[in-house]
Amino acid sequence: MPIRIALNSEIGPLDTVVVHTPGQEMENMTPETAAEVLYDDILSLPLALREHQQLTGVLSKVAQVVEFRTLLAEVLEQDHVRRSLVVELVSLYDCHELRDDLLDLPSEVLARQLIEGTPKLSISLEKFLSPTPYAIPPLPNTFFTRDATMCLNDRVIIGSMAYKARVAEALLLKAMFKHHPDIGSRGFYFDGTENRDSEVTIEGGDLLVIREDLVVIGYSERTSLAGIDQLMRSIASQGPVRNFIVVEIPKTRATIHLDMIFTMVDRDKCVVFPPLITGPHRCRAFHCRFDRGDQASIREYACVLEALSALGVDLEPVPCGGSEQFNQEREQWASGANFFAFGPGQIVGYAHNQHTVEALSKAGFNVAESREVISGQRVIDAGERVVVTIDGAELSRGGGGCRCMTMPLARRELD
Ligand SMILES: NC(=O)NCCC[C@H](N)C(=O)O
Repeated sequence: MPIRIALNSEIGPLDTVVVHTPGQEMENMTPETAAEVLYDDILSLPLALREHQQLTGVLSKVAQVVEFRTLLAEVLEQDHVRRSLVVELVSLYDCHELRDDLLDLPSEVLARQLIEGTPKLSISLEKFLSPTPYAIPPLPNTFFTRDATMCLNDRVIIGSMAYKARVAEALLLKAMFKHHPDIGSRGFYFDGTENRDSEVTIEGGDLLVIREDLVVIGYSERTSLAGIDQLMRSIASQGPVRNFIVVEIPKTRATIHLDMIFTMVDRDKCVVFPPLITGPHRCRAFHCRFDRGDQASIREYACVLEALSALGVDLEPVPCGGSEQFNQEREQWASGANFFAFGPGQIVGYAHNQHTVEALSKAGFNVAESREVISGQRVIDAGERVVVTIDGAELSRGGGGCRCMTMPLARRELD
C-alpha cells in the first residue's frame, strides 16, 4: 500500500485517510480529569466505538482507510525510531525509569500503550503521591486525527499543539510521517514540535486546503498569530501556496477550531455557523499574499466568503442548524458544521444535527444513512450530491465531528 501524500483540496475524491478507532484511552479519565484532557464529559467507549465504526464503514466503501495504531506499530519496528520516540516521551513526562521496559515491548503493544497510557512506577515520593496512575498519560484525543498533523499538496505539517494533553500525538504522528516506509512525501512544510515556543501554536482543525495555491487558516483558541505568521512564511517559501486567508474566530470552547464553524462541502458550497460567518457579527478575514520572499501583502475582508470570492472561489453557505439561531447554536455545539467530504458534494456528518441535515437537503443533497451505505443497499452514484449520516451523540461529546476524526493523506485532483 505505498501512499504518496497528495492533497490540494478539501473535497477532491478521497484516496487515503488516516483514522484512529478509539481504545481504552477514551475511558482512562474521570469527571475531574476530563477537562484537563480537553473533554467536556466522560464518554462510553462501547457507544463511541459503535458510532466510529459507522464512519470508518462508510469511508471504507470509497477509499483506503488506514488505522493510525497499525502505522505506528509498523514504524516502531525500526529500532532507531522506537528508541528516539521512547526517549523523547520519557523526557517529556520525566519518567526515564520506564525507558528500558518500554523499549522491550513488542511494537504492537508499545503502539497501543503509548496511546492508552503507561502506568507509573512509584520510585519517588512525588510519584507515589501523584494523583495520576500514569507516567505517560493516555491520549484520549487521538481519534481526532485531524489536529496534530496536516497534509498539504505533497508535504506534511506537524502541528504545534496548544495544550500539553495533545503534544504526544504530534510526536507519534511525526514519527509515522518521517519514517514509515510506505508513506512518501516531499518532507515537512513546518515542524511545530521542533521549537516548542508556547506562543507558536498550530492545529489541523484550523487549516483548510482550498486549492493548490490557497489555504484558509483559523486564528483561534488553538492556532496563534505567531504560529500563523511562521507557518505562512514557511509554506510560501517552499510553494506553491502563495495565498492565505486568515479568519479571526472567537476564542471559545465551542469554536476551538475554524472547522467547527466552516467546512467546504462542494465546489460551490460550504456549511457555516451563520452568526460567525455570514451574520452581523461575522468574523473578519485577512488575505495574506506572498509574492516576494517572506513579506506578506495583506488585505482585510468582512468575512471569509468575501475573501474567497475575491480569489475566485464563490461558495454558497448552507446554515448549520437551519434558519433559527436557537437551532444553529445547539447544532454547532454538537459539531453540526463539521463535515468531512469524501468527494465533491459527498460528505459525512452527524445524524443528530437534524436541522443541518434538512438545510443540506434543501440545498440539493440527498440524505443517506450510514447503515444502508455500509450494507450496500444504498449505492452512492458518481456525481451525486449526498450527505451520509452517522450516529454521533457520544462521539460529539469528545468535542468534534467527522472532519476532526479524519486526516486525509491523498485526494484525487478536482476536474
Ligand atoms: N478539529 C477539531 O475541532 N477537533 C476537535 C478536537 C476536540 C478535542 N477534545 C480537543 O479539545 O482538542
